[in-house]
Amino acid sequence: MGFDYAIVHLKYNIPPAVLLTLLYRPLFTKLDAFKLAFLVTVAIVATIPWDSYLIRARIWSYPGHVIIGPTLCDIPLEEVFFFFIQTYNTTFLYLILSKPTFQPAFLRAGTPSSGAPWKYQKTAGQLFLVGATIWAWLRVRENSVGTYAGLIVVWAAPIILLQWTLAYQFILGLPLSNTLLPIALPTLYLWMVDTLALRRGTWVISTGTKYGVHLWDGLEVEEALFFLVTNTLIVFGQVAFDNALAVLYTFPSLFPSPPVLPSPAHLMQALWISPFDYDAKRLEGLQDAVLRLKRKSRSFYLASSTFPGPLRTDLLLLYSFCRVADDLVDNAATIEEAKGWISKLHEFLDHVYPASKDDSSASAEGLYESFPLETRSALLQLPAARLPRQPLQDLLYGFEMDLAFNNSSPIKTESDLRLYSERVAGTVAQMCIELILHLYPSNMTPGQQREVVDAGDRVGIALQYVNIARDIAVDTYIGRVYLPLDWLREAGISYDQALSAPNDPLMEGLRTRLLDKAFSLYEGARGAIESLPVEARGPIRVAVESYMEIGRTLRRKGYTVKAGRATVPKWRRIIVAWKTLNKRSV
Ligand SMILES: CC(C)=CCC/C(C)=C/CC/C(C)=C/CC/C(C)=C/[C@@H]1[C@@H](COP(=O)(O)OP(=O)(O)O)[C@]1(C)CC/C=C(\C)CC/C=C(\C)CCC=C(C)C
Repeated sequence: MGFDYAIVHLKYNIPPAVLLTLLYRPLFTKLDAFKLAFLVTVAIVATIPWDSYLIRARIWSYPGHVIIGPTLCDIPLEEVFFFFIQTYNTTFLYLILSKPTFQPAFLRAGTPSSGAPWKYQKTAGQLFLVGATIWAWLRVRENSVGTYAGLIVVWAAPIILLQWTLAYQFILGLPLSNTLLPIALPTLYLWMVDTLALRRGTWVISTGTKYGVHLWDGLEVEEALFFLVTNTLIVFGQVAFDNALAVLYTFPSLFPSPPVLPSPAHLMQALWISPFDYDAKRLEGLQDAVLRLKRKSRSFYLASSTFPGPLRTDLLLLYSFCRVADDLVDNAATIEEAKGWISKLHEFLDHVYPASKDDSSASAEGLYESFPLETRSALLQLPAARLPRQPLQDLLYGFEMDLAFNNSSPIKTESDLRLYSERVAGTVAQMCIELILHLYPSNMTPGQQREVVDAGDRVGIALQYVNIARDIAVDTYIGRVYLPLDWLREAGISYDQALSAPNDPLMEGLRTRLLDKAFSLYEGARGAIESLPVEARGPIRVAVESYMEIGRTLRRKGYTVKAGRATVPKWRRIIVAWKTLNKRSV
């Protein structure tokens, strides 16, 4: 009896598990737990018979003085624990590395003109894996120096073939940070650990059934292959899982109400759907939405990666619609053109929220075609079925207020400013809450729900105040000063002076006043975030905190300015997100 193998775990396998768990803990969802339990179970169940055979066939062995003693099917318990800890570590690394990726945007639809996506690569991969299985089977039958390598490949290649056949789209299409990296990092690490263990004699590989080739001094090629294929199995398993989830949650026409924790049968059903049945327009809408968010809002882009899958999709689509509508109005060459877009957007709302059945049957084609090509996917994919009409309509009224700037301002008093902010941002908060409660129904009473929506409204207003404080100079380029005329008057500044000297120290004083209002509203309302369903709390905290961080940066002065706007450096945004996820708001 000895503790050598247990010490390998204590020194090399448990510390990364603790570190990865601490890092990912605030983002860990029920779905992640389900995925982890599923993969660990499959890994242990699939490996025990194979490993037991290898030990009984004396391909490798464990000297009595390195293991504690108890075995399962002849496998030392330390080894069974190894199957668990390797799956655990690689799974967590994959979860962390894949979090920033919005995976549904990597689905590809088949079309009659382009055919099935990745069809040649899919077949080439299948042929390679079938060839590898045949090669391995022959090595096992030979029962010579190729036996150990053959046993590894004959066991793993058919499973990888199944994973490839089901999830080739994601395996080939996802960024390498989601596929290659989570395989390569733990493989390299375990190669080093294995080298140390073999040198110390913690486990021993018999001669006669191995090639005797070393990848580097002390690392047998079969051992290197073993860790490479097992990590590949774990990562491809997760990729297949995520591919299935992406199909389940992306196409309401195929899966109208997917369960939050899908059964293996559901997952298989999703993976068997032909890419020709995918809704290509929906995918286009999602891809456009991610790009739009990435280009336009770094704060919300970072925050979006903390939301669980289906909610992330809906928020991206809502953002895309709001952004497109705002840009149509802001970028119009004349007031008339901007008014034209607002009235078309009202027409669009009439179409998606018809007063009667007859209205809805009217053809929408002409209406969509009257919008610029690059905006149509955002309109088409607005999750209108999960949103009431009122906040969208109020948002348009807010944009109408923007058009009333004409050598003067429609924002005469602080209550005008509040009304404006409520319309353009309070409405957004209300819609975010609607989407959250739709996906994760809560047991709040209608009264409690109203209180949460009111608090959301105030947080939205606070964010808009920060937005205005950040953009004082930028807004003057388009002839707008959003600070109330009352405030300008009190500070002794005329509207024209504010337009021509936005960085005047007097204006700085008003910026501080606005930021103070923003933080006071925010402090009074942010506690309500803790009443939201648990799945949304952390991510919403990140979304609002990372935007409020812009306000804190403005208060600190000496900030970096890009395109006339104060910006929060990326490292700082990541730290804020991390801290925010870990703490409850007060
Ligand atoms: C994570 C994620 C994808 C969130 C998406 C949130 C979303 C749908 C935002 C829409 C943004 C938008 C383009 C709205 C149009 C009107 C507008 C410009 C509003 C201002 C946003 C700032 O965006 P940006 O800096 O990109 O704008 P400009 O470059 O200046 O044009 C706003 C400041 C409004 C943002 C308001 C919210 C996101 C609401 C936040 C509040 C909650 C989610 C509720 C919190 C809940 C409780 C219970 C307190």
